[in-house]
Amino acid sequence: MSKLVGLVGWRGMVGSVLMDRMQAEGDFGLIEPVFFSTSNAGGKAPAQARNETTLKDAYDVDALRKCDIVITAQGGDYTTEVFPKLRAAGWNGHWIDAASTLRMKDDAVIVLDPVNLPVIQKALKDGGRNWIGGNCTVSCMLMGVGALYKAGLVEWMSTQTYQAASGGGAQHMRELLTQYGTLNAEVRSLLDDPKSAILEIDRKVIAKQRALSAAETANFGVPLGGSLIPWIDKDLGNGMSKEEWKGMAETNKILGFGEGFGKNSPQAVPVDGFCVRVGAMRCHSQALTFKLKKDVPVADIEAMIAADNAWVQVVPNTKEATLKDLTPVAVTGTMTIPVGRIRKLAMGPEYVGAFTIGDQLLWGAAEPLRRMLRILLDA
Ligand SMILES: NC(=O)C1=CN([C@@H]2O[C@H](COP(=O)(O)OP(=O)(O)OC[C@H]3O[C@@H](n4cnc5c(N)ncnc54)[C@H](OP(=O)(O)O)[C@@H]3O)[C@@H](O)[C@H]2O)C=CC1
Ligand SMILES: N[C@@H](CC(=O)OP(=O)(O)O)C(=O)O
Repeated sequence: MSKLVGLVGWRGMVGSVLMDRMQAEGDFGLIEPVFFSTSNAGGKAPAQARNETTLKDAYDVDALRKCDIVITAQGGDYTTEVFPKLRAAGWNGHWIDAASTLRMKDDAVIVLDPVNLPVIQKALKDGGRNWIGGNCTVSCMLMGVGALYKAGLVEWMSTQTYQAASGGGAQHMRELLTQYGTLNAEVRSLLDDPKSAILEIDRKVIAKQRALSAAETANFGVPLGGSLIPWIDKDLGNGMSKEEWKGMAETNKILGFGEGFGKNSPQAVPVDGFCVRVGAMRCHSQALTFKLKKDVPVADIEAMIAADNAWVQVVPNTKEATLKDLTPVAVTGTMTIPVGRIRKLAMGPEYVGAFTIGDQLLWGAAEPLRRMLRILLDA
């Protein structure tokens, strides 16, 4: 009999990408889906529904308890409110979640199976029930360069990120585009005149950016169109943003590195850097600096990365290939994780640079969840 799978958050931005991927991969044919809503219980379930065609109340613990598996992209507040009640009610099913709330709990695994299938399989054998998608930046990075970690080559890594508006949610994407539109409108007549002075255009743009209304910066807090924001997520009070903290914490947890994974596990790898919001739509990009434990030829590094999984693509370190394949515009909406600009750095033969990009709604959010569902269905 098909497993009863409750879907929560399916109509949000992450949820919609998840639904599309589940549809494309035929996942709905393998499950008995039950759709939940926090706002429209009793409404009509989407077309993928079979036997249960009305929406259930996503806060109804008794309805959720009937599910073998719950998969949620509803958000952290929902998880915080509902998950403890569901477990307290004795529910022993599998919880698959896009939100960060439970990620660092001891009984939760951060799922990214092309990178950490052994960690997932061990947890499954040990009775694991909580499967949480990783931070989008970390997941996309590990899909690209996980091979170097698996080979035990990384002494430390520094990341400089260029994160898209979508990481903040749908409203942030709209706000970015609104700002671009406002700025364009401000100087359109000057742009139409090829003889107009560029410094006049520049003066008008900066004046408009500084004068954007509170409504036009309600989500980001400051203009992002034509600017950038070198702070993402909470201020941890020690000079670090929470997004930067996740880089080291989640990378090592995904890989099963560090003392918490037993005496024989590899030591945690230091990961640190700066996370920056830029005016891209939904692809997170990252410039990476590695200190490797030894001098490895670039060709060997490229071969290792290329062989790691079916989605990674090594982009030759030429201007032509970089412009063609290593931009957010090239990657958006695809499952491909390009890794390019791979080269030795001036600091010495163990220092290697690389640049990688991932669609943060696909590998960064939805895809690891649906793949975890398939692992559970196959178990
Ligand atoms: N955005 C991102 O990049 C990432 C997000 N996440 C996690 O996923 C969670 C959900 O994120 P995201 O999908 O961006 O959030 P959304 O705001 O797009 O969706 C969340 C929920 O809002 C409700 N909602 C209210 N109005 C609308 C509307 N007009 N259209 C669609 N849904 C609406 C829906 O719940 P209902 O149907 O019950 O009313 C929906 O499930 C985040 O809180 C985070 O925990 C994880 C990784 C990346
Ligand atoms: N923090 C990410 C998006 C996100 O949802 O991350 P997390 O799942 O770690 O909260 C960004 O803003 O780009």
